[in-house]
Amino acid sequence: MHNDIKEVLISEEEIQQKILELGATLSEDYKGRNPLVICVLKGAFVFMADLVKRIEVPLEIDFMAVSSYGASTKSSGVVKIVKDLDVSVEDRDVLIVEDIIDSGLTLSYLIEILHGRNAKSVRVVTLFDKPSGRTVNLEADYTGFNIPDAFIVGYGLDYAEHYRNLPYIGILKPEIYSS
Ligand SMILES: O=P(O)(O)OC[C@H]1O[C@H](OP(=O)(O)OP(=O)(O)O)[C@H](O)[C@@H]1O
Ligand code: HPA
Ligand SMILES: [Mg+2]
Repeated sequence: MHNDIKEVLISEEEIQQKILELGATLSEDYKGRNPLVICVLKGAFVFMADLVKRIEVPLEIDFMAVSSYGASTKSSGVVKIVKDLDVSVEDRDVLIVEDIIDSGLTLSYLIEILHGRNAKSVRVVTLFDKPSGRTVNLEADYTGFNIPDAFIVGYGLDYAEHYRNLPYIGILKPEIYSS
């Protein structure tokens, strides 16, 4: 285990098992369609890579980068598009892939933008959901794990850009935030 981690909250095996289940559900729900699967960078890149391998329908992928946390554990409340999509979402079945929903600000902003661009449908799959963090009313269509009110890192999620490469979800030692 990484030296900065106090506790492993969700193991690599549990994550991979959950992704198999989500992939099976999505394969069923998107049968006969050709969804555009959008990865919300940077955090969702690890989940995206594992998830699309388990979705057994023809699909296309694209990436969008937004940022609201910067080097903090609290959302700034201002969502900024850092990189936009390469393709049009008009008349497409869009599936947004997120690593975590916390305040809900990032997703509510994205969903609004994609509807404004005339997507046929917009659904959200998130691996982690922290309902206690919500400041806007928003639910994912597909959720992997509900997590308690703690700042988590690993499996794509960062603190000040570190720990994204951990294969599990961990909680940092308190002294890491104060140093
Ligand atoms: O529900 P919210 O409160 O909006 O929080 C969730 C968002 O925050 C994180 O991204 P961040 O802005 O830190 O960018 P990153 O993915 O590059 O780390 C995370 O990856 C989600 O996209
Ligand atoms: O718990 C979290 N960890 C990392 N990034 C985040 N962005 C929102 N919530 C979190
Ligand atoms: Mg972040």
